[in-house]
Amino acid sequence: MGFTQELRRQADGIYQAIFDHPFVRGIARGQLEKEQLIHYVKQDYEYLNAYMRIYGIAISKSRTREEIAMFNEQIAYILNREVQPHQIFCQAAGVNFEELQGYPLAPSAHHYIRHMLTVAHEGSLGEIYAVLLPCPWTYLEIGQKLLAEVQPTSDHPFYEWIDFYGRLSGDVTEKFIHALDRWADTAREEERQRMADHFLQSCQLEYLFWDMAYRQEDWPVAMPMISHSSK
Ligand SMILES: Cc1ncc(C[n+]2csc(CCO)c2C)c(N)n1
Repeated sequence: MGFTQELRRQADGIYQAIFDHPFVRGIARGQLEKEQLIHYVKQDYEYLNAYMRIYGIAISKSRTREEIAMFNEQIAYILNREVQPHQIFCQAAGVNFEELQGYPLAPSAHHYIRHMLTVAHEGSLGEIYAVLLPCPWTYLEIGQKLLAEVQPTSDHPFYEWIDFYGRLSGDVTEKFIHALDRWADTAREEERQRMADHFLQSCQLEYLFWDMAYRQEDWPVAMPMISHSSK
């Protein structure tokens, strides 16, 4: 069994919990509270900013032009295309996307972003692939599952969201899987173990991110509205 296939097997319980999470079930049913959608978009806007910064760190650790070009394309993809799923949630919630930008991070989003940033700063390029992969991989499988199960038509409020992830995120997932498997081929055992740990931790944090949005998680003591830099 290949390295990433073995990771997918180990993470299966977490993947299943994500598929069964009430936020994901809410996407399937087309029923989520306005506040839940808004919380998700506020936090995910910041998450995607962090994700692009990690691509920047990955570029600094790249050894080939092909790799630099691939990360560069992914940054452009997030800037130009990945805004569409946010706009779909905003439309369903009846709010303006621009109003949801620049909010402070809730605890679980903070944790996930710091996890990725720590690995990006301290780890190898292989470790960066491992920490990033659950993001496109879980969304691809959510999208594929919902496409098959719901067979949404254009009157479903999240039709385009399901279609976007079910069809479009396959490309980046495949590239990361391939790159991580190649990296694992020549990595020593300690690095393979670190890559597995980062991957599984990111899967757990994917679950927590859905849960954070569903529960509208915030800090136990209200955060004073500090100005935020990433807008
Ligand atoms: C918490 C969270 N996890 C995954 C995604 C989906 N996603 C974000 S970036 C990317 C790949 C782009 O190269 C994908 C598939 C999300 N939006 N938010």
